[in-house]
Amino acid sequence: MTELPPAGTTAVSTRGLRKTYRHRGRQVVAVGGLDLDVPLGGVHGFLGPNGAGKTTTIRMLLGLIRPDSGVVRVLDRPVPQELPEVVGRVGAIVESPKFFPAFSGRRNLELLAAAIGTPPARVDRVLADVGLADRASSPFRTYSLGMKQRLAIASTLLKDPDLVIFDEPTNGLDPAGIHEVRQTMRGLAAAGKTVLVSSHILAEVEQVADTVSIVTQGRLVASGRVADLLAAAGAGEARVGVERPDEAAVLLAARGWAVRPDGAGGLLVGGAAPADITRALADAGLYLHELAPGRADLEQVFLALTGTGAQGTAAAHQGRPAPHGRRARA
Ligand SMILES: Nc1ncnc2c1ncn2[C@@H]1O[C@H](COP(=O)(O)OP(=O)(O)OP(=O)(O)O)[C@@H](O)[C@H]1O
Repeated sequence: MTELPPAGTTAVSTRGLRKTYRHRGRQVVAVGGLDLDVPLGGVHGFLGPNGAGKTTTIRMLLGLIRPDSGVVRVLDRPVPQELPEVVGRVGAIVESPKFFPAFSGRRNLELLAAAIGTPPARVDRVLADVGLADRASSPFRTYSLGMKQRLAIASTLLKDPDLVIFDEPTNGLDPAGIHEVRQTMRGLAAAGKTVLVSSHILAEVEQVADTVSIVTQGRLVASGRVADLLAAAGAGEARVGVERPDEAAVLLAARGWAVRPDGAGGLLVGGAAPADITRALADAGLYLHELAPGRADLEQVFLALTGTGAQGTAAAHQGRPAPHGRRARA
């Protein structure tokens, strides 16, 4: 087991974290020896397909369930041993909190603030932090899903936490709601907080996260700065529209490039510079009508590392090489 990083560098660190469940007489390994490091400050995406163990991990970080084994450190304190010392500095949404539908957003937060002993003056501050100041007096039931989720985020901010943890906060939101929640997360990071956000939609978090950890089957497969992971994955695949695509595919594959159909009559070509594709085809008398340079995304990073799809896309990507063990660290 690798050592924990020095104190004051990570908001969350785990080593060898493990949790198994008994399900219908069978042992299910939900988290299988996870080493996780969430740097202090910024937005950290905790990513992986459904069932990868994200919620189970978050529950262990919050002291809601006990690990079978392993070490958890949150804000430099061992958890669960020193949970009471950290709990006031961590805000989390693991399940949707319940609000009174007929009460305004502000009234709902005032009630929560009173319950946890937070000065009422803080309510307007957190409403402003999540961009709800204008609608604070409207009944909760009139809010859009995105606004409801932002009120949930506001409720976690009442105690002014240093670390906020959101488990799949954009589930069920429309694009506008997703955008609102993303903006809110960026705002929290800009205010100096550490945001840990889990998601099974890698591409969605790519846009908001500074760093990510990608897990599958309870284990870490990649971690580091988003920019570094994307750079390590290369340029991605170029989309090529060409006459006689079957002939073009054979020609391009003979150059050692990864070629597959795009499902719409064109080709996806990996590992080649656009200029080289153009030249190779033109030399053979094949002319392009479309060439879109590829751009790697975190979904492709995941595919390359595991050979499977994060969102059930494995079938569409079969036949691609799966160089195991590549890992970039922040
Ligand atoms: N209480 C439980 N009893 C039995 N098995 C469980 C329990 N909770 C989780 N599991 C199993 O543990 C594994 C990890 O689940 P977990 O919910 O942590 O994953 P996840 O990455 O959060 O997935 P999702 O995005 O679907 O919530 C899954 O196989 C799940 O079925």
